[in-house]
Amino acid sequence: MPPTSSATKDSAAAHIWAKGVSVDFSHAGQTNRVLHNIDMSIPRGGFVSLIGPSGCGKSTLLKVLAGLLQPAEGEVRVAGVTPAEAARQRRIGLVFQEATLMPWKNALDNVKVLMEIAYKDRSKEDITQRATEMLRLVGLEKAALKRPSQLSGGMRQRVSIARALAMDPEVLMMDEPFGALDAITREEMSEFLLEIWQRTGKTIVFVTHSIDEAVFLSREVHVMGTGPARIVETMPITLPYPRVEESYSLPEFAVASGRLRRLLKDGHGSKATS
Ligand SMILES: Nc1ncnc2c1ncn2[C@@H]1O[C@H](COP(=O)(O)OP(=O)(O)OP(=O)(O)O)[C@@H](O)[C@H]1O
Repeated sequence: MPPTSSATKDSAAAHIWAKGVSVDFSHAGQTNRVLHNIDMSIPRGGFVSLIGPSGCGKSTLLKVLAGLLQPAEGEVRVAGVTPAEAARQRRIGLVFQEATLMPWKNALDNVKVLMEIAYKDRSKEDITQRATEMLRLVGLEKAALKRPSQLSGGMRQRVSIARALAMDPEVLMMDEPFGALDAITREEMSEFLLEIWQRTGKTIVFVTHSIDEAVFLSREVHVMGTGPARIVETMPITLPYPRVEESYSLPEFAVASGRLRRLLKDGHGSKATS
């Protein structure tokens, strides 16, 4: 479905675009407004994080952008079409906190899973070749024949990222993908994700609780507030590239994380973890 006339001009300039998005959930006869009047615009190749107190609606917003949830009000466009259409056209890749791998399949076969469903016309050799390339991209070519139980948490998440990238989506939507990992693995995964982002040029939307992670990764952070959730500030992150371990010690890092921490604390009941 093409954008409506009001949406056409603004949505054409952005890769992901939302205007006036509100979401209601009904429970026991009561309707609660969870997201209220959210506007956002993410350029092609952007890296945007959503951060905010627990339960404020970050995952709900991601689901709306991914076409998994229909808003009560508002419009969303991904690459000029509705999120549901973008998902149908396989323009959106999803990565969640849990890697959700099939335990009986090895890493290579897990990367192949979505391709085998989607690309009925492609040969087995083609699919295996693409999956092998993706495992190489995430640095796991030597672990191709290992099952999930033989991989670390970080390695499992790399497999799930390879599985998403194998479909060559334009957009990666990631919901706390490193939330279950220890602090050092998490930092390593952040560096790894930035490398992938720079190599592939994907647009990334990343939900996190971690201030440090948001600053390190993003070009822009959308800070969400509660009651009902809205975006209280969109903060550009000017930390220079390449972003590496030493970036955490730069004055720009301290300034950006200090500002984010204040925004989260100022009346929004912060539960950010680092
Ligand atoms: N399917 C649903 N039905 C009813 N309420 C829901 C549903 N999904 C989410 N909610 C409610 O919507 C609000 C936002 O939830 P959401 O998971 O989007 O928040 P979040 O910011 O991602 O939370 P967290 O940081 O803890 O993961 C919460 O109050 C939650 O209980």
